[in-house]
Amino acid sequence: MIVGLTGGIGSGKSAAMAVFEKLGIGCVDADVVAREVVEPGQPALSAIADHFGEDVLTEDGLLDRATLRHRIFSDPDEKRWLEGLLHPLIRTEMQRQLAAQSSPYSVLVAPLLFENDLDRGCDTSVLIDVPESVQVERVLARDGGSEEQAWAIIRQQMPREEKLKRADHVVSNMGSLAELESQLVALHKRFVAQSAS
Ligand SMILES: CC(C)(COP(=O)(O)OP(=O)(O)OC[C@H]1O[C@@H](n2cnc3c(N)ncnc32)[C@H](O)[C@@H]1O)[C@@H](O)C(=O)NCCC(=O)NCCS
Ligand SMILES: Nc1ncnc2c1ncn2[C@@H]1O[C@H](COP(=O)(O)OP(=O)(O)OP(=O)(O)O)[C@@H](O)[C@H]1O
Repeated sequence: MIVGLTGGIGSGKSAAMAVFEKLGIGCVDADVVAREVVEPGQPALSAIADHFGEDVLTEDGLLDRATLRHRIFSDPDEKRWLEGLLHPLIRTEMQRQLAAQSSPYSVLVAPLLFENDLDRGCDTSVLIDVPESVQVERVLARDGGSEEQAWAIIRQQMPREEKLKRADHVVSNMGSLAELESQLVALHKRFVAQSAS
């Protein structure tokens, strides 16, 4: 059984994943896999450098994530190009990692779960939900950067209302981290029961 966990940038997906991991549930994180497929030596990194130029590499030959972030979120064609390259690689690697899990159910954490129809391959979906203004506040507190860029990224994700309609379970993350945890523990109990039936 696979549970798809999603939410926009800064909604609290990583915080939620930490709760599932503490409960012993195997988790696969799309953002982590997205980093693995562009590690030095991976063909995708050379393809990105060929396409965008050496500016997107650091002196050590790593991907300069801030530069690439700036390029793709200000240019829809460049974003589409990057997604065309990375999404098939990310999907294959996520499937491989999910197949290796042995907990009663596993969790696939993906910011673009609905945008990319990844929920079709899951048994159920959970949305970590906060208003967009809170997403911006938390992203700025965590990463710094500009408020304008945080809004630009949010505008390029599925609108909150659509995600609320599409999710099987909605978990509000407006309260404390302890409140987030207690809602997720309740869901966990349901998932364990479901996976055994
Ligand atoms: C542009 C990159 C290098 C910026 O890296 P950075 O370290 O700043 O951000 P990180 O990867 O941690 O992503 C942070 C958040 O940005 C948002 N985000 C990332 N990529 C996208 C995208 N293509 N569309 C919409 N939102 C996105 C997500 O909410 C994600 O959780 C990176 O996000 C990337 O490689 N994106 C393309 C791959 C992708 O679509 N990843 C999303 C998971 S499948
Ligand atoms: N309930 C909460 N109360 C206060 N701060 C929170 C809460 N939940 C998460 N945060 C903080 O908000 C920030 C964003 O949370 P988190 O990193 O889990 O989001 P995310 O959805 O994984 O983000 P991204 O899409 O950028 O990867 C973090 O700094 C986190 O510590």
